[in-house]
Amino acid sequence: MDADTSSRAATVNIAAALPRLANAAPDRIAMRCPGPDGRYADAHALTYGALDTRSDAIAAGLAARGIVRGTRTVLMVRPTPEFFLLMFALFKAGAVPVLVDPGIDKRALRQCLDEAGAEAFIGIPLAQFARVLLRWATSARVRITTGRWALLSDATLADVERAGAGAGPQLAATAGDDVAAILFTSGSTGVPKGVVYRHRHFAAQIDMLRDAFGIGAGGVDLPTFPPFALFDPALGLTSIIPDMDPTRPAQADPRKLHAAIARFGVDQLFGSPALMGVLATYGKPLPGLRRVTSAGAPVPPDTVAKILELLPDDARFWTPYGATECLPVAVIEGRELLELRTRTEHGAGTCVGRPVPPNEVRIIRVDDAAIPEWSDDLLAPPGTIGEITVAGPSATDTYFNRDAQTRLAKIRERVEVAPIQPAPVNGRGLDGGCERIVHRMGDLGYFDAEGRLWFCGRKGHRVVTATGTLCTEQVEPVFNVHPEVRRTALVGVGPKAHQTPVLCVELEAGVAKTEQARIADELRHIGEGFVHTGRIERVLFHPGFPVDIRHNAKIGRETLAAWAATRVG
Ligand SMILES: Nc1ncnc2c1ncn2[C@@H]1O[C@H](COP(=O)(O)OP(=O)(O)OP(=O)(O)O)[C@@H](O)[C@H]1O
Repeated sequence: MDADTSSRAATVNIAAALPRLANAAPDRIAMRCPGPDGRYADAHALTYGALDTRSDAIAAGLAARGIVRGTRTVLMVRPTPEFFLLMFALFKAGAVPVLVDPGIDKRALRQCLDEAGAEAFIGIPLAQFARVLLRWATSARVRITTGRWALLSDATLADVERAGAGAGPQLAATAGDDVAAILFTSGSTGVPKGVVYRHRHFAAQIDMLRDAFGIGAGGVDLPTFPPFALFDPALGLTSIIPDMDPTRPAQADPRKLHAAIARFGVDQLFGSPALMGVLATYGKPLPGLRRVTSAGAPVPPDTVAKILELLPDDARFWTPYGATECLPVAVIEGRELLELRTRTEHGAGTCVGRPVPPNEVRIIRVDDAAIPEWSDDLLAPPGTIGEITVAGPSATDTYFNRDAQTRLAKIRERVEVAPIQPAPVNGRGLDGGCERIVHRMGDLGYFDAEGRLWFCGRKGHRVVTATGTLCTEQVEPVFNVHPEVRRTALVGVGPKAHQTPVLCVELEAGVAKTEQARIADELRHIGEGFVHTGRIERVLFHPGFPVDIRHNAKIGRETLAAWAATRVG
C-alpha cells in the first residue's frame, strides 16, 4: 500500500459516501424540501451531484473564512437545502457542527451554546438577531448567515459558496477518533448535554441501521426528525423533508404527510411516538410504506396496533431503543411488541427487543453515583431490574465540557484481547489488552429468558417508598388500559426512600370533570389487581402533561412531580 492509499483508507467521514454516490447516480434526488409556501418545487431539491459539488464549494469557502478541521460551528438553520449542504460541507471540512434542538428554553439554549465554546456561528437571519440580542455564542469569531444580506454577520452562505466554487473535491482525512459533531440531548431530564460524536460513531450507526433494518440504496424516506435525514445520503436514500414544524411532531398535519408520501413514493418513515399517534388517529391507510420506525419513548400499544393495521402486510414497524449518546441499542418489531402487550399491561415494562449487533448490553445494579471502572461485580443478578449499560461501536464516550455528567454516565472497562483478535471497535489499545467505554443509559430494565430487553423507565424517575421501588414504565401501562384515560405518569412526592407515589392522570378529550371521582376509584381498583400498583392511592388529574421538545412524547415527570407536591400534603 503506498502512503497515499493508506491515508485514504484511514479516512472515516460520514461525507465520504457522497462523492461515490454522486458519481454513480448524479441525477438521483438526495433531498426534497418544502419551500416557504409548503410546495415541493425543484428549486428546493438537491440531486446527489448538486449536494456533492455544492458542499465541496461551501467547504472550500468555509476554509477560506477560517472554518477548518476541528472548528466548532453552531448551526441554526431550518431543514432546508442550506442545512444539508452546510452539514455535509462541515463534515467534508472536518469542522465540528454543533446542533441544539430549536425550541428549547432560551436560558438552557444560551448555556448549551456557551458550553460548546463555539468558534463559528452559522444561522438564519433570525438566529443572527437572537445571537446579538441574547449574547449567544460570544466566542464565535466567524459568523455566516443564510440570508440574502450579511447583516449582523461576516458573510452570506452565497458569498461562501461563490468563493469556493471550482475548488474541486474536498474531504478532510479525518480519523475515526476525530470529533465529528456535538449533538445536544433533548434535555428531558435537565439542561441538555452536548454529546461528542466521533467519525467512527457515525460510521458505525450507518452500518448498524443498514443491517438492523435491511435498508438498501434507492428507497425514499420521510424523516420527520431532520437530523436523521443526514444518514439518508450515506445509505443511498432520497429524503423527503416533511412540511411540518419539526419541533412539534404532535401537531403535524397528517394530510400533508400523506400527500408527500403519495406524491414521492415514500417507502420509509421515521417519526416519534407522538407523530405515530397523529397518523394512527387520522386512520388513513399507508399503502406504499415498507418500513416505519419510531423511537424516543415507548409507543402506546393502541398506536402500534393501529399503525400495523394501516400498513401493508409485508411492511415492518420498528421501534428502536436508544439515546443521543448511543443509537441504536436494541430493536423490536411492532407485531412482537403487540404479542407482549398483555405483559406490559400487567406491569412487566415495555419490551425494546434484542440488542442490535455488535452491541453488548449488560444490566448493572442501580447506583446513582459515578462508577469509574467496570467490574463484573457490578452486574445485577440475571432477570432482575438494574441500569441498562451498552458497550458498542456507536456508544459515545464523553459529553463536551461536562466532566461531572461524563463521570456519571461512563465506565472504563479493560478488555483482554487475544493477540489474534481485533481490539473492540470503540477501544483504545493498552499493554496486553484494550480499554473501552461503557455507556450508562440512565434507564432501568432487565433481560427476559428469551434474551429480550425490557425498559422499565428512567433511573431518575423511579419512586422509592418506604416499602420498595416503583418503576414508571411498570406502573403506568397498568392504568393506561382505562378507556377514558389518555396517559398516566407516576411521580414521587417527598424525600427519596420515603416518597409517596402519586399517579398523575390525563383524560381523553371530552371527558367531563364531574367524572373524575368515579375514574379515580376505578383506577384504584385496577391498581389493586397487582402487588406493585396496589400501594398507589393518590390520583391527581392534570389538564395536559408537559412533554419533551424533541419528540413531544416523553412526559415531563420532573415538572409533574413539582406540581403534584403542591397538591399532596
Ligand atoms: N423505543 C424506546 N422505548 C422507550 N424509551 C425510549 C425508546 N427510545 C428512546 N427512549 C428513551 O429516550 C431516552 C433518550 O432520549 P434522548 O437521547 O432524546 O434525550 P434525553 O435522554 O431525553 O435527554 P436528557 O438526557 O437531556 O434528559 C432513552 O434513554 C429512553 O429513556
